[in-house]
Amino acid sequence: MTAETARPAGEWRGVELGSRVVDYTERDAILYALAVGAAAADLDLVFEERLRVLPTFALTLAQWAPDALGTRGAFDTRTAVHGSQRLEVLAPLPRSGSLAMTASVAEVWDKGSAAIFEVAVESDYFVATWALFAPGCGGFGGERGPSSPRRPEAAADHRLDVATAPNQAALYRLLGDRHHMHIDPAAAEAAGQPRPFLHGLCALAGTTLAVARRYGAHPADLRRLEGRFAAPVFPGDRLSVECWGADASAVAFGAAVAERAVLTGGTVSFG
Ligand SMILES: C/C=C/C(=O)SCCNC(=O)CCNC(=O)[C@H](O)C(C)(C)COP(=O)(O)OP(=O)(O)OC[C@H]1O[C@@H](n2cnc3c(N)ncnc32)[C@H](O)[C@@H]1OP(=O)(O)O
Repeated sequence: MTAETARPAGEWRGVELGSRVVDYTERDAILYALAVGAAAADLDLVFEERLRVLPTFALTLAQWAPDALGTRGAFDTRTAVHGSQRLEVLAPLPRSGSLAMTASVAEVWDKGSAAIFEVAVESDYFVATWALFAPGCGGFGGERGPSSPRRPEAAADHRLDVATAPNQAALYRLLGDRHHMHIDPAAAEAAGQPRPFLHGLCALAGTTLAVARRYGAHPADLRRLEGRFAAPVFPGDRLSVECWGADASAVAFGAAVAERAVLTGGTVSFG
């Protein structure tokens, strides 16, 4: 055990995770769009002549930041999972280029048996926060932090069906998140799951695409996004998405697979 792994979870609060510049090409942006569920007919997302880059692609480029915290030993990377995500878009991503980012540990919440590490990433184009749910790291005497989001009580305004593909995690991981639990059955089992499960950000981005379509918004006009990964999504699952909201400027959403809630507390705005 290194000195950093011996550190109580609460002491990671405020730790700087450094800065990084990540390069990407139009090809990366197009592959990302396809990996999260864009169709061949979505020419603005998949054809270089008309390309607009999905803002959620930035989260893939920033994956180094939550990974840096795991690599430094804050938690066990075999069992920690992505718990929730927030994204605020500040400017459209260029079709290709270099993204400069800075990251730090914004908060650490003590859930008793687990800790939740919030990693904040800033750039000129977005600010985003990853919440990582780390079993076995709680009980350090910290604050409990936010509780589970509530489902709106009103009937949903729209219901959508979002299919995931059996090979979706295998494709999505090539964009940057190579955690083994998404591809290797033994690693998934070590994380407590019966088989490899889909990246939370892939399910969230695919759902966001479907919500944009239903509300007549362009997915590249995303302004804000938030959601909690309440249960794993397995590649090939079909998500039933419920949406609440009159127009694309403020939509709440949640998603379930059969009776299992998988995305909760979703909010998204386009404009
Ligand atoms: C490196 C990995 C990358 C990935 O992409 S992994 C794939 C995406 N993520 C997932 O598939 C995770 C799916 N979610 C889950 O499997 C479960 O969900 C959890 C294992 C994360 C938690 O489940 P449980 O241990 O049963 O937690 P509880 O007893 O329901 O709640 C304990 C406290 O933790 C808070 N909490 C629960 N889930 C989350 C979450 N997903 N994000 C943030 N906080 C969470 C609750 O509110 C509560 O706290 P309060 O008692 O204070 O309310």
